Formats: sequence, structure tokens, C-alpha cells
Amino acid sequence: MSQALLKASGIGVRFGGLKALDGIDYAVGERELSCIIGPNGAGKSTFLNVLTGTLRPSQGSVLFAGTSITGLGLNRIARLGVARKFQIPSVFPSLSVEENLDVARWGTASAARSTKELLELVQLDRVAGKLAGELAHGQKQWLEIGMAIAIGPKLLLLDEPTAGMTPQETLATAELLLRLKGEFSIVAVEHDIRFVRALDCETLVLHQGRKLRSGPFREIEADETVRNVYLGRR
Ligand SMILES: Nc1ncnc2c1ncn2[C@@H]1O[C@H](COP(=O)(O)OP(=O)(O)OP(=O)(O)O)[C@@H](O)[C@H]1O
Repeated sequence: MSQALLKASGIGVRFGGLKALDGIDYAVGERELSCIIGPNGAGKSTFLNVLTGTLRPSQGSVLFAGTSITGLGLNRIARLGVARKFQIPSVFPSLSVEENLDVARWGTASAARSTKELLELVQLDRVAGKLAGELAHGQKQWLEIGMAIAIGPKLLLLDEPTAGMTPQETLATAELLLRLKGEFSIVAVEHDIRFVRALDCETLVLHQGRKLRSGPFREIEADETVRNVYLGRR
């Protein structure tokens, strides 16, 4: 891996008597694309909450570009260049697609992408004037990805970006992330194995709060233990 941009060490989270995460080590390199998968209740969202500072872990630390961000809070971490896209799109429904991107770009450096470039990148240029509230579900997700990209992040974290999408929309989302690959680091928490297969990237498998495996998706997919606890059930 190139130099780690994000490094989580020995992350543990307890909710009362439940160990939601136990001793998770994880690193994402500069401009690397990485996926986190695992069955329901594996601890994926809890881990993402730790990475974005919305949850302070009971144990362990998170470093971003060499600085501790453990439990720092979403806003302060965002200011360092970490963008998070939540599972449910939060766009401004009564503004047009183009206006949503304009709003997201406010205050960003002049070197950041123009609204036109963002529209083309997320392939919403043909619906630029449409109200965001009238977009199809997949298009709303892409708009929110565009809004997250607008700030010029160093790291983009995506929580189940293909939730509720059709197979075609899922594939288009994978293609979008592959277009962005190499520009900044991306971490996607995902349920949809077809999507992760299309990305073919470094993958962390969580199971019952522990790291089950990590490595390139092709190796993960071929791993018998992973197949038994997760992939084989799908
Ligand atoms: N705020 C909380 N309080 C108590 N228990 C929690 C809390 N958040 C999560 N948990 C528990 O921690 C465990 C991990 O949950 P988490 O939501 O992180 O899993 P997940 O892998 O994201 O699951 P899913 O794929 O269903 O979203 C589960 O047993 C869950 O019930």
C-alpha cells in the first residue's frame, strides 16, 4: 500500500455488555479504493462512525494523515478533508440538481471542480435543471456523491451507496467510483457483492465485530471461511 492516509488501530466499541467491535486494525492508502463488507450486525456502521468521529471508540485510535482524529467529531474531521455520504441521500429537494452542486461548492477552493464538471462526472448533466426532489433514487445518490466530491475531499466515506438501487444503477455507481479512483481515497461500506466485485479493490471483512479477513476482493471471494460466514449465504 502507498503511505496510509487513514489508520485505525485496535478499535474496540462496547455498547453495554455487547462488543460491537473488537481489536480492528485497518488502513487506507493515499488515493486507494477500499471496501468494508460483512453480514448484518457485523459492526460496519459502527466502524464507519468511529472513522468519521461520530463515535468515540472504547479502545484504539484513528489517525488521519498522521494526526489523531479519534472521536474528534464529524465537523472537525470534515474540515480536515473527510467527506461522508450517508445511506439516505440528504439533498435539497426544492433546489435543482445544478443548484445543489452550487451550494455544495460554496467556499471551496477555486481549483475545485466547476459545477459543469461535477454534473458530467456524476452523469446528471441532462437533468441539471430538474428539482432534486424529483430525481430517481439512484440519481439522488449520485447527486449526493457529487456534493461530497465538490468540497475536494482527501477521503470519501460511503455508507451503502447502492442501497435501494436497481442492478443497472448499482453498476453505474461502481463505474462512477472507478472514474474517481486514484484521485482521492475512497472507503465504501457495502452489502451488494456484485458492486464490490465490480470495484475489485482491497476489502475488509467484518464478522461479529472482528476482522475476519482483509485483502484484494478476488482473494476474499475465494476464501472458504469468508464464503461460509458471508458470501456462501447470498
Ligand atoms: N447505538 C447502539 N446501541 C446498542 N447497540 C448497538 C448500537 N449500534 C449498533 N449496535 C449493535 O452493534 C452491533 C453492530 O451493529 P452495526 O450497525 O455496526 O452493524 P452493521 O454491520 O452495520 O449491520 P447492518 O449491515 O445491518 O447495517 C449490532 O449487534 C447492533 O445491534
